[in-house]
Amino acid sequence: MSTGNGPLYLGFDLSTQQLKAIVVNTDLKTVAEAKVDFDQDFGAKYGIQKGVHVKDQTGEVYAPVALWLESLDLVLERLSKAMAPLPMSRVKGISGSGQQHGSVFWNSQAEELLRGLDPAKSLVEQLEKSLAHEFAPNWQDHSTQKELEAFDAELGDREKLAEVTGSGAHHRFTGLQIMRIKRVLPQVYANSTRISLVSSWLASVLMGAIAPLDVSDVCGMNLWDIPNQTWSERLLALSAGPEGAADLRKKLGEPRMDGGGSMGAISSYFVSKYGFSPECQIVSFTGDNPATILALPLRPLDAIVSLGTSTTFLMNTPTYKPDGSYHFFNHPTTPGNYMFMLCYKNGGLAREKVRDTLPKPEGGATGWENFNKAVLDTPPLDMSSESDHAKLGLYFYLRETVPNIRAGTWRFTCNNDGSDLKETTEGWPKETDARAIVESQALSMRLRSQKLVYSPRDSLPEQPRRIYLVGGGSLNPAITQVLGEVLGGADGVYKLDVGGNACALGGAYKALWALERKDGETFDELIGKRWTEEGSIEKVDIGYREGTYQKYGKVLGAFEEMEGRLLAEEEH
Ligand SMILES: Nc1ncnc2c1ncn2[C@@H]1O[C@H](COP(=O)(O)OP(=O)(O)O)[C@@H](O)[C@H]1O
Ligand SMILES: O=C(CO)[C@@H](O)[C@H](O)COP(=O)(O)O
Repeated sequence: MSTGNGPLYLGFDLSTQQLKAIVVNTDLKTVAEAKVDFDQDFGAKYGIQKGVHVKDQTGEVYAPVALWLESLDLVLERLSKAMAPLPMSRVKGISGSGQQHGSVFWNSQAEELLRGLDPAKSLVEQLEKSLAHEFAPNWQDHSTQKELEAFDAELGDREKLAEVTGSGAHHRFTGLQIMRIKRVLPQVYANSTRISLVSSWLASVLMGAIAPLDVSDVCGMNLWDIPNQTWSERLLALSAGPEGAADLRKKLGEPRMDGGGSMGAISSYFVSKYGFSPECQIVSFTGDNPATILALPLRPLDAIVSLGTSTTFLMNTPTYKPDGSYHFFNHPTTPGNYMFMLCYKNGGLAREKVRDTLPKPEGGATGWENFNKAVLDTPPLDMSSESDHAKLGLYFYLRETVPNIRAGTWRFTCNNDGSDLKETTEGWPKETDARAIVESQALSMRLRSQKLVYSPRDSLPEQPRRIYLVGGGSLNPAITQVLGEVLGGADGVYKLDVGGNACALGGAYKALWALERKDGETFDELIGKRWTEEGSIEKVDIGYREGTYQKYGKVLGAFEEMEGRLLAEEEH
C-alpha cells in the first residue's frame, strides 16, 4: 500500500481485555495495528481473568495498573514491528480511548516520575511507584450499592440526578467509586494527589504529565453538571464529604472542554525508546464509547451497537433528554451535541456462558458454530405458529445495570400479543436459550431507544435508519441477523471492517481531526469528506423485515413487565 510521505495518526484503546493500537494515514486508511491481550500475554503473572480480578463477596471488579503499564511498552514494541518499514517518526498525533468510569489514583510523586521517565528502564519499573492505589476499579464493579442510593437521593431523586449529570446513579460511575474508596480505603484516598480516568491516565503516561479529563468521559462520573458544564459542588461534597469537595475538585482538575487541538508533545521516553518524533502531539483521550461514535461519520437516526465485553447502543443526537435508565454524555468533538448510550454489563461474556452450555463444535473455526446453528434454527421468539407461546429469557451472570436486576437466569412465556406473561419453571432446550439471549439483549435496546427514533421514511415504523455493528461480537452472522430482526434498521445493518478495533480507530481519527481541523471545522465535516463506505463498512443484514419487526413489537410490553416483576421481587 502506498502511504506517501504524509503524517500518520495513532489511536489506542485500553479496554477491559486488551490494549489495541491502530495507525491511519490522512486518507483514513489503516497502515498498522498491534494489540496486547491481557489474559494471553500477562494472565499468569497478574492472576487476572478476562482482564480483571473479581471479588464475589463484595462485588468488586478491578484491574492492576501495572498490567497496563507493561502492556503499553509491549504494544508499542509490537507496533514498531508492524509499522516497518514506516518509521514511528511519521506519527504526528496520538489520541485514543479507555474503558469508561475506571479510575487511577496517583500519589504525590507522580508528576515528578512522569516528567523524569528514563528510556533505559521500563514503564512499570518506574511508574508503579506513582500510584496511591495499585488497582483501578473496573466498570463491571458493583460494590457501591450504598453509594448508589446516596447519589440517587442527593438531588431529590434519580430523575433529578439524571437531569444534572446525564445519568441516574450507576455502581460503576466514578463519583460513587471514589466515595467508596474514601470509605473503605481512607489512606489510599488521602494519599491520592490526583485522580485520572483510564482515558486521561493513558494520555498522561504518553505525555509525561498529568492530562486533564476529557469533555465527554467526564460525564461518566455522576459528578459533572451537564446543563451548566461545570463540576456539581453538591455531588463533589457527597462523594468526598462536605469538607472535602474543594480537595476532590483539585484531585480531579478542570476538564479540557475542547476535544481537538493538542495537550502537549509526547514524552521523551517514547521518542528515545520507540522512535517517535519529539514533535508528535498528544490529543485528549476519551471514553471507549465516545471514541466508537468517531469511527465513522454518524448521522442522526443511525445507531451503533457495540458488541464487546459490554454491549452498548449509541446514537449521536442534538437533543438532551435524560432519563434514569440511560445515559447522555457530551459529544467528544462537537459542542452542543450529545452521545446517547445504553450500556449492558451482560454482553459478550453472558453470550459466551450460554454458548458454553452447548456441545463444543468439533474443528470449528470460531467456537461459535453450535451457538449460531441453534440461533438460526430457532424461529423468532421460538414461535413456529401464531398460536405458540412466545419465549422470553433474561441471562444475567452479573447484576445488570439496565435495569438494576440481580444475577440470575429467568425464562418466561406469553401469548403472541404479549398477554398472559408467566414464568416457566420447566425450562426449555438449551438451543432456545441461544436465540433468546440475543433477542432479549436486542429487545431491551429497542424498548429503551424508542423515544429517540422516528419513522425514517413514509409509512415505515419508527426505527433507526442504519445500524452499525462493532466489537468482537460483530463478527458473528447469527447475532447480526437477530439484531436486524428485532431492532430493524430501514437501510440495513452494517459491520465496520475494523471489527473489534472501532474505538482505537475512532481515537486515530480524533487525532487526525484535532490536528488538521480548519477554524470551526467539525469532526463530521472533516472526516465525512475523506471517509468512503468502500473498505470501511460491509452490509451484513437487511435490517427491517415487515412482519417480524411487528412480531417483536407486540411482546415489548411483556418484556418490560417481565423486568418489572423481577425488580419488584427484589424490593420486597
Ligand atoms: N465470532 C464471534 N462470535 C461472537 N462473539 C465473539 C466472536 N468473536 C469474539 N466475540 C466476543 O467479543 C468479545 C470481545 O470483544 P472486544 O470488542 O474485543 O472486547 P473489549 O470489550 O475488550 O473491547 C469476547 O468477549 C467475545 O465474546
Ligand atoms: O461501562 C461501560 C460504559 O458505560 C463500558 O462500555 C466500558 O466503557 C468498557 O467496555 P468494554 O469496551 O471494555 O466492553
